[in-house]
Amino acid sequence: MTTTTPLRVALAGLGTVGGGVIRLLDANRDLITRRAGRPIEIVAVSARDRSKDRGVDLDRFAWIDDTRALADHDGADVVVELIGGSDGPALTLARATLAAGKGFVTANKAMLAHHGLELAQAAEAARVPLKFEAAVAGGIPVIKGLREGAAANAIARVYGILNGTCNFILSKMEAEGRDFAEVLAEAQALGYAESDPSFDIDGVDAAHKLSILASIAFGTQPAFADVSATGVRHVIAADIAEAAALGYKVRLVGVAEDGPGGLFQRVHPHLVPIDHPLAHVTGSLNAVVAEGNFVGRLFFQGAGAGDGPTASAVVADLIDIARGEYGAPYAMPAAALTAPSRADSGERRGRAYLRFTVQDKVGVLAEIAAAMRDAGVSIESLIQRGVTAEGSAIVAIVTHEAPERSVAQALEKLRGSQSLAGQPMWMHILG
Ligand SMILES: NC(=O)c1ccc[n+]([C@@H]2O[C@H](COP(=O)([O-])OP(=O)(O)OC[C@H]3O[C@@H](n4cnc5c(N)ncnc54)[C@H](O)[C@@H]3O)[C@@H](O)[C@H]2O)c1
Ligand SMILES: N[C@@H](CCO)C(=O)O
Ligand code: NA
Repeated sequence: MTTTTPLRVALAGLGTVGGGVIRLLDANRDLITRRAGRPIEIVAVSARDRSKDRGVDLDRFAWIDDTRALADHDGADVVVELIGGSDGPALTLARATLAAGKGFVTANKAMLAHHGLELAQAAEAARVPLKFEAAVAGGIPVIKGLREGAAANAIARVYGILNGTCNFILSKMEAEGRDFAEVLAEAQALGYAESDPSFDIDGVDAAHKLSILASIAFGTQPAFADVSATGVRHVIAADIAEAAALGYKVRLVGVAEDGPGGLFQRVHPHLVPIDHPLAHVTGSLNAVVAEGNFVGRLFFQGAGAGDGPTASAVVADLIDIARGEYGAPYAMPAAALTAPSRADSGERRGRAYLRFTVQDKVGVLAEIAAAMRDAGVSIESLIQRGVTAEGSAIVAIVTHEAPERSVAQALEKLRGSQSLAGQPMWMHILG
């Protein structure tokens, strides 16, 4: 049944995502009213610069200069925060909104990674919704999928491609042999990148998202500080070419596992076998794989960034709230989430890709092979290629399965070697 009492929304942040939310609510107004059972109406907005042309008519909304005041805006039932930043005005607004007994919707994974537990406790205490579908993997309904759809399962592992900017960069480098910096500028122009793009390229944004996913998948308190994160800054065109020659694609993958040794969370560039579904995720797409003990392998894929897909997730949360369909923000009440212990990655076994830029001189390969042998790491395949004008060459190695501690020992032994030019690259092979 459709009622005429609207869900009244105050919107903070009118950038890529905020603009997308206004456009989506305009374009799909009737459909959303029928689905939600009542209209969803923006009543007030706030952003840094009132005069900026955003291509949408803002005159129909109340303009509030002080973003914090949206929390107490009499006309609003729910606040949507699309400003960004883990602390500062976004966190002030979140705390004030929940304290005022209003629902809160956000796309802000940085804030949730740092303060998600506190905010969930505040929302539960006030019995109001806190929803964040847009914060993880943009438009993909992966929070809903894990929190609701897979709620009956024990999940042992969740992993995926969680940053659209990095995936866009890697797949452009792969398809077009383009330069890193040039492709990053394109991703920024398309609205995919964070305001500080080092969060994207250094793996921090994916780590924020992974910590949220792990919490939902495993019923553990968010533990962002325990995510080890490396980004794509040091991936070079030769890595992508050698990976292809060996039958792999390079992808930035976040992996979380809940095992007897504790909670393991890592974001790192991986070699993904060409026949794995993640190898076919290109551009700004994201994908998440979750392994449930009854459902089996779930694979979610879709647009991970951009105005339309992210707005789709924000408005889906608003529709749930308008319908009165929401529960604890995570997959269980905040008080039931357990405090995880951090697993030791040195104990993990896996295959590794190692790339060395070497001086092309007698004995280099023997030195690398000896370091591997002494650490007990056996070589599966090795390619040496391309002597440059400076006389250096690329040596790319794939190892047999070995403990990560042993691979680290081999690299430690080679540290400072006169035969190597620059730092070796270590990528894990997704198994
Ligand atoms: N862009 C994407 O594809 C995407 C996808 C998923 C999640 N997100 C998240 O959504 C949020 C917004 O991202 P975006 O890409 O739309 O950012 P953006 O930079 O395009 O927009 C940010 C908006 O916040 C406003 N703002 C900044 N500081 C403010 C302040 N102190 N007070 C009031 N307003 C302020 C700006 O004026 C602007 O309107 C971030 O948390 C981001 O991580 C973005
Ligand atoms: N900067 C993020 C936006 C989506 O969260 C990305 O590139 O994935
Ligand atoms: Na999502």
